[in-house]
Amino acid sequence: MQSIWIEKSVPLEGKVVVSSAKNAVLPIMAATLLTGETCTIHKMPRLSDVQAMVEVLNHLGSQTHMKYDTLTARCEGLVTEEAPYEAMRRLRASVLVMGPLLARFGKARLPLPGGCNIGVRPVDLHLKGFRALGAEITLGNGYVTATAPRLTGARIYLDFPSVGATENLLMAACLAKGTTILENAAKEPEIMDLGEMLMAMGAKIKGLGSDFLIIEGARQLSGVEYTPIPDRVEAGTFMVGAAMTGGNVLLQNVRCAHLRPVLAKLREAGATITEYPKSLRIKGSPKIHSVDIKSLPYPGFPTDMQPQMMALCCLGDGTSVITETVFENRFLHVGELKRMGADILIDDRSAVVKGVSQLQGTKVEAPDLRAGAALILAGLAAKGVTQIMGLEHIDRGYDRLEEKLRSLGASIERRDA
Ligand SMILES: CC(=O)N[C@H]1[C@@H](OP(=O)(O)OP(=O)(O)OC[C@H]2O[C@@H](n3ccc(=O)[nH]c3=O)[C@H](O)[C@@H]2O)O[C@H](CO)[C@@H](O)[C@@H]1O
Ligand SMILES: C=C(OP(=O)(O)O)C(=O)O
Repeated sequence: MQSIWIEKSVPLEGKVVVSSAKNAVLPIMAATLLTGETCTIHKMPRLSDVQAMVEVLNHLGSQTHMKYDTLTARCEGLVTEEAPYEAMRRLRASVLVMGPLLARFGKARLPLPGGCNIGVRPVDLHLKGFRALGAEITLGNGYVTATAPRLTGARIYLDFPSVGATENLLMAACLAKGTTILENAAKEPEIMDLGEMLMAMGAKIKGLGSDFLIIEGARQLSGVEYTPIPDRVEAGTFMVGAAMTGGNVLLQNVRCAHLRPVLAKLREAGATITEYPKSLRIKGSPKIHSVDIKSLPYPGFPTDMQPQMMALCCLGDGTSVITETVFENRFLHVGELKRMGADILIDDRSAVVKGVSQLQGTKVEAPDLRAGAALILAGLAAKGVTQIMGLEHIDRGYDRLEEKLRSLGASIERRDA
């Protein structure tokens, strides 16, 4: 078993190139199943979630290859409509193969995704949408089986703007007969990125970036070459690192427009941020102001940045109230941060964080991906040495994190331990 060891950091200084977004890349990989032609995806991040999705695609019948950071995928036909159980459990986003499989091949069978550490994460909205498109869905023995000779366009209102349900239904609607309208759709930038890739494949989509999507189904889609958007959560994580260490970091390959709530909260906390067309510079201030945060669907504050911002607030000059509205159980980092000396009280879906002058290094365990990132950030600012276990979570979503942090001056290494 491996762990990450971190010593209290000097202020982070230098530049970092942000990788492509995990949450854009995974649906884009699923979308390659919508065509029998070759899809080429550039600038792929090195993530265990990407490896798991490659396994899922190959298992289903796609010929998927990675050369350097370019992925090619070609799925001329299905070997099986049943998604592999093991990869499915490792990768929640694998549920996104359901839309493409149903739309192109008329059948899909997937192990129902279980709960994960941050919440139960049901797929009822995905299934309700597929039913509205004419699919017959049965549940049994832990599997969902869906069939449809050909999906038919429909008007679908999402009870909650679910990212995954919007993506799954958007992909399915591209090959459905007639027009589909998605109301109260999620508006995350990664959905827009998926939509742009689908349009480059020949899909007809109107309203991208809004919560009202109109999709005109096509008989078939073509191959595509595509480069996904930069990872706004990775960018945000490095920004918090700079803010917590009083550093000065230039982040390259960022879209500031995707980072509005994070930039606003970091500025409120005292950081100075200069925006450029494809990059930004962040300078931390010696004093961190406590800020309140409420996670919301985009364009609200991203839940995927809530744990990292909580790490920052642990060193604030007052009290922060951090409210998590998207996932019912996304405070698992609280116990670990408290072990490092943080003063945090959970009250239902809010955490009340009283700033302390110093965190202390100790052995902690990452309970999920962004909680792991929060612990790394806390470790950079903490006195002494921090050892972080549970790296399988962190490796799902951060591309060469230690290498990038080391290039900024951090003392961080991975050891067999
Ligand atoms: C691979 C990927 O892109 N993951 C992101 C995606 O996850 P994901 O697509 O799973 O997130 P959703 O937006 O679907 O989930 C948000 C909330 O809706 C609930 N829900 C969702 C679907 C459903 O059918 N029924 C239901 O109740 C979930 O349990 C959760 O409480 O968006 C989340 C919210 O921005 C991010 O934190 C994840 O990083
Ligand atoms: C929750 C996340 O991802 P996933 O939906 O893949 O679990 C995340 O990226 O923080």
